[in-house]
Amino acid sequence: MFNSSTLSNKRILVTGGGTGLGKEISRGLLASGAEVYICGRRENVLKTTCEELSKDTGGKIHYRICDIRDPESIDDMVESIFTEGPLTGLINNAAANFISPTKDLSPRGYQAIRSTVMDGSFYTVLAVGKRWINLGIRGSIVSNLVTWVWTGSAYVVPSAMSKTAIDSMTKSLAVEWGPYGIRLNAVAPGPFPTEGAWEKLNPTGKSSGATDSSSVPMRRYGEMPELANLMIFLQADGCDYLTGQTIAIDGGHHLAAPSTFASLSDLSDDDWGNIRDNIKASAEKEKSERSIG
Ligand SMILES: CCCCCCCCCCC/C=C/C(=O)SCCNC(=O)CCNC(=O)[C@H](O)C(C)(C)COP(=O)(O)OP(=O)(O)OC[C@H]1O[C@@H](n2cnc3c(N)ncnc32)[C@H](O)[C@@H]1OP(=O)(O)O
Ligand SMILES: NC(=O)C1=CN([C@@H]2O[C@H](COP(=O)(O)OP(=O)(O)OC[C@H]3O[C@@H](n4cnc5c(N)ncnc54)[C@H](OP(=O)(O)O)[C@@H]3O)[C@@H](O)[C@H]2O)C=CC1
Repeated sequence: MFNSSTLSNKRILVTGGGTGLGKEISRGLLASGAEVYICGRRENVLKTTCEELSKDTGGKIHYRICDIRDPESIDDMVESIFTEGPLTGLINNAAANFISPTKDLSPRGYQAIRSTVMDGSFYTVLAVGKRWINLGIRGSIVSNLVTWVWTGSAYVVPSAMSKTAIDSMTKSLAVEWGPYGIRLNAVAPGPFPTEGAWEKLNPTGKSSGATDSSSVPMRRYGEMPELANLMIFLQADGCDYLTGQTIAIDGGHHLAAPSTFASLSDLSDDDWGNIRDNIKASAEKEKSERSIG
């Protein structure tokens, strides 16, 4: 669909690029000629991904350890990248999530999601955008959202709220920063299986009809190159008049089965206890590998 020079001269930061969708998006950007920076909190994960993607694509990829819940950590990262040369693009992809009945969420549980998805995405946009404005440079920002920005979603309320806030930021800043040549768009993927999302959103295997791909009109999950291609398009030159849009890439899922987790209202308290234990085990394993945060 694209060639190895579609993104030549582009320098793009992908937050959360060490795993899952961020890693596969980075693979696509590199194969299209971009230089890529990825960030996250686990140095071993970032280093391994850089080695793998560099070997597979021959592209230039670097990592930074950063906790996007901390605005100072983001500013230090973005400053160190700009010292090597200005970015041309940002993909806001890092996120946190888990399913839980909303009545069982503590303030810290809510904050764990909001501070990553809403605050972290905003701080990153601000750190990059203000440098572009000061330097008089154009740029493209793409946020990885979810179709819940249109439908809402039970049992993942802090995520649905925070992603919706970033949808609003996308529209708002498309107007405010349009005069600087800065574009803001977003994508809203349907189900693309990743270890990170499935461990937090489908920890029992019986938790959601959404895990059954028959609820997707195209009768399958998304494939990574499909999402990567959309990101390449949004980071490439040639369609610069496109801004302020959130584009669904979900095989029609949200039109046919809009309330992803509605069936969870059949679960018992015991089921929820088991789900919480499984999610915590996944989170603890990841936490033990963190270099920051
Ligand atoms: C499979 C279904 C198919 C659906 C198809 C629809 C399409 C899919 C749409 C997907 C959309 C979005 C997906 C994602 O964003 S997936 C990203 C998943 N990846 C991650 O979450 C990685 C980052 N995760 C983390 O950092 C951690 O997991 C965590 C979010 C928990 C944050 O870690 P932190 O170190 O800050 O947190 P603590 O462990 O200290 O906990 C903080 C408080 O949160 C409470 N908590 C934790 N887990 C639960 C739970 N399961 N239920 C309720 N509360 C929970 C914890 O108790 C702490 O609060 P207290 O101190 O008050 O106890
Ligand atoms: N998979 C799917 O079906 C869908 C996913 N999405 C979106 O795609 C994106 C990626 O999800 P996915 O790949 O599935 O999940 P992953 O769990 O694999 O990705 C999350 C990434 O974010 C990073 N991250 C989390 N918190 C922080 C933090 N505080 N600071 C820096 N980095 C952080 C993690 O790295 P580390 O832990 O090392 O910090 C990890 O690399 C998310 O925005 C998600 O909402 C949207 C719709 C569907």
